[in-house]
Amino acid sequence: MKVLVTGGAGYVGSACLRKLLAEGHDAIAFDNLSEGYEAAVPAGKLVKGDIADTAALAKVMKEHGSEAVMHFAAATYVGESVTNPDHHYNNNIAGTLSLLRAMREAKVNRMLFSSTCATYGDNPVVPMNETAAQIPCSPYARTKLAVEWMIRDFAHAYGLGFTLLRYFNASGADRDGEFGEAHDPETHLIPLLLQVALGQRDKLMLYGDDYPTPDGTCIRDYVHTDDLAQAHMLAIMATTPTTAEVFNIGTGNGQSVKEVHRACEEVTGKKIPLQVTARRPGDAPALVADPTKLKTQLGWKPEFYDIKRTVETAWAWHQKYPRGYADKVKR
Ligand SMILES: O=c1ccn([C@@H]2O[C@H](COP(=O)(O)OP(=O)(O)O[C@H]3O[C@H](CO)[C@H](O)[C@H](O)[C@H]3O)[C@@H](O)[C@H]2O)c(=O)[nH]1
Repeated sequence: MKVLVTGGAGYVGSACLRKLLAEGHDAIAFDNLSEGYEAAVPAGKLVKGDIADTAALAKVMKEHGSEAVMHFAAATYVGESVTNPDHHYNNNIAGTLSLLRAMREAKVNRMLFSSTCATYGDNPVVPMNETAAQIPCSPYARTKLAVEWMIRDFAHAYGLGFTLLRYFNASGADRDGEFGEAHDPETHLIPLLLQVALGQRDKLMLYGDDYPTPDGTCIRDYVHTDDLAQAHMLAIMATTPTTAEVFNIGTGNGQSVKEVHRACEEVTGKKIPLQVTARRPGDAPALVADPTKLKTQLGWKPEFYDIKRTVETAWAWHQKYPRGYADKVKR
């Protein structure tokens, strides 16, 4: 299949792009490199551009002959969305509107969308399936929920097959340690803990230990990028021009921040100092997937259930490339 991957140089987008290529599909990344890395994309597979540029997107899709789009390009930092909602509403909502217009022009009528468990937000049900009420508690999550509706409305009016994929927390790195998580600035829990283990930071600031969870820290479902990529392959093959589907992608196991911290200490063999500080605005207390639908309907078989195995892959990447893609480019 010919697939255009927006945000294909990013953490999850590039993992899915590489998987598409490995499975013989004709995939290209469309990325403005504001957060992605050229070194994450196989040679010759990157088109530099911004999803706000409708004409450029339509041109690329026509020239490529794209049959489907995987849409990853987005602003994703929950904390940043609270302080800079303009950036999130512009990138995520205006950017997706531009993409949908370009798809209509280029007559591309199949789409996967990277949504998020953050749209369930303050819903206290754990684990949650796809019918759980969506109560987003950050501007980031509200933009993702709005885009879900935008896609549904476009599909209804103009004809479009879509699958909405609500990821839980993407984590881990390629098994060979060649590709992994790298944000600038880094805000995500596992890479921050591993940076402390590497001696790049003194300690981890733990955002709140007074949540209504067993140890007081937030619970998340950390799903490995290999398993996310497998879910995308199954979803893209199942998406026809009339599909209207939604799936959670998560392991079904929740880990608290303290449990992830412990796993990182065990895997690295290093002491990782913690300092408890105030809650981070926008954080939901607990988000854990019920992935039954993805498993039964599409046959998804995740390989990573144990947080320590996921952390091991991330640790291999961080040790090999302590400064991420900046180190990789040098080699
Ligand atoms: O320095 C830190 C960083 C994180 N945390 C805590 O660790 C947990 C995980 O935080 P991350 O920043 O790693 O991940 P988020 O859950 O905030 O967000 C991630 O997962 C979301 C879905 O839950 C979205 O998809 C989002 O794009 C993605 O960044 C949270 O409870 C957070 O408060 C800390 O205590 N200290």
